Amino acid sequence: MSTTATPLTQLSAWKALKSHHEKIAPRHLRELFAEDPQRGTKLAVEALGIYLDYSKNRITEETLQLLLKLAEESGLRERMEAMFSGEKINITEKRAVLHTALRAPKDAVINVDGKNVVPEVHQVLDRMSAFADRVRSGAWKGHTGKRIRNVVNIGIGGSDLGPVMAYEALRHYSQRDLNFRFVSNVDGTDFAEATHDLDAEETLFIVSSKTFTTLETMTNAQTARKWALDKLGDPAAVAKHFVAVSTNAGEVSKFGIDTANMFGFWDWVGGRYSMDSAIGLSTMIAIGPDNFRAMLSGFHAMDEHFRTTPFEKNLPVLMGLLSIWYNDFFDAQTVAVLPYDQYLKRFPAYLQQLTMESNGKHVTLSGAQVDYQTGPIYWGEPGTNGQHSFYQLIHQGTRLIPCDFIGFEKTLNPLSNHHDLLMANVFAQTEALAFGKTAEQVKAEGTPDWLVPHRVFEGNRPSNTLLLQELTPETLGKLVALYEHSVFTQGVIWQIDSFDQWGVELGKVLAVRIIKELEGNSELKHDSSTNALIQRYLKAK
Ligand SMILES: O=P(O)(O)OC[C@H]1O[C@](O)(CO)[C@@H](O)[C@@H]1O
Repeated sequence: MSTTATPLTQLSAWKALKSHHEKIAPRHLRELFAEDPQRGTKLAVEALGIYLDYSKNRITEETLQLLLKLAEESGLRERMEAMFSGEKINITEKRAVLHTALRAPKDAVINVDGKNVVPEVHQVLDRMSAFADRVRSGAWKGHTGKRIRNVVNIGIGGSDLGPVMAYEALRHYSQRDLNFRFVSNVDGTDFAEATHDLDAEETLFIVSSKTFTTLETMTNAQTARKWALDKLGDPAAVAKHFVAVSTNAGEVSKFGIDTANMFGFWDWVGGRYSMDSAIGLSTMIAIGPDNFRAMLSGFHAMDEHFRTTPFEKNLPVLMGLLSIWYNDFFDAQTVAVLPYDQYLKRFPAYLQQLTMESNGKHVTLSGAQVDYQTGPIYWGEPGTNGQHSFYQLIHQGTRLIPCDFIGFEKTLNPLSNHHDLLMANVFAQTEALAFGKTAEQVKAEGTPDWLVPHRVFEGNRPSNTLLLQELTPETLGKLVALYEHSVFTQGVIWQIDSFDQWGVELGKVLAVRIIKELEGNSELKHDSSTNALIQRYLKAK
């Protein structure tokens, strides 16, 4: 794959956007809406039951055309095809990027190195389904003959955030007589608190690690093994209480888990794109194989939408381009993701890895230093909690923070008028952010002069609103795939490798060195700050 492209800032659409930005920056959303009474429905797209209202963005029709031109000039269409067809677009790791194959239908053909990977994907799904059914029905027994009541997923990063997010998101569909816990942090507190009230005879550990070498996960897995064997006594119990999800059969056997109890995946699945591979085993046990497959069909529907829909109607492309617009032309540093659904409480955390591990890069595919900003910081909390915490800064602070509001037309828990109250807040917030409140309006309310500046809302603060029908497994699949492909769109435009993560390596290497120093008496050869901190810790230990 060629890594030489016209530098981004030399593209004609980029240059045109630079000067166009000067025209748009002083314009207020109040004026843009006043100029076109249809704006609110014109700048909106509906696909797959997802309604994206992007009218409250600081754009005009011309901005949109230029952004779409930028996507064309960046070769987005070709790069998309390269990804979907299994080209090794993760160039620094020489790997294909095929999370889309994880949700492809049985009869699809997707070749990696001349081999169709789809049959293996479905074989693993079938094995997962059979296993999930046995755990759910109680047919899978623990070592002492009791049925499994607790499922503990041990993993970190993509081997944790997807499973936790999906479990929380789809809790409504989960089998309620099973408990699910997630242990990720190497801090012993995480394991201790997750297991303190569990009965080992009824507990199944899923050790989830693509590499099966990750320090945190291996440490927690060893602790889990000891915890289980201390209570169950017999090493043979491991076979009934531990299963593995990994690409590394060798390390799984070394750990003592029979590879018959291993669910595999492949090096062409990135950790942060793995929740619909075997890494989703805990999700499948929670919601059942049929619901899991419905989630996969949601992912697949969005894959097809992304691949086949013209850019101007393409949800991930539009969202990716809008993110570029604020990040690179308005110098916005962050994006707030604000789900108005309690079930999506871990969605922002999930998106942090997806977006920031993917696009937190400072060189292009050819290794040149970029001279523009790449991935913004993603953050957020579910509404309405965020409103009573950080929204003050979004409304009246000095920074521009584009927001994604996510709401549902129907709630899964229709208690009195809760859902109307919740959704009223979505609509109110986006309205307040866009249109604000002028000094005249504030004065007209009888506010004393000295207080007026404090009560003015400038407005002109952009947002997208994503309105979905109902939170189902299928909808969740669509929503996650929407963000996956938006991240891809942005990475293509920035000309970076969105699928490696070298930035997490240095800290890992240094930690291994320091672990030895904390255990032994070796001489400390760090900088004066690190030396002093380690010495202080050693003294107190
Ligand atoms: O699944 P593994 O191999 O344990 O890796 C866990 C996580 O570590 C990383 O490699 C780096 O944080 C992530 O990309 C990955 O999701």
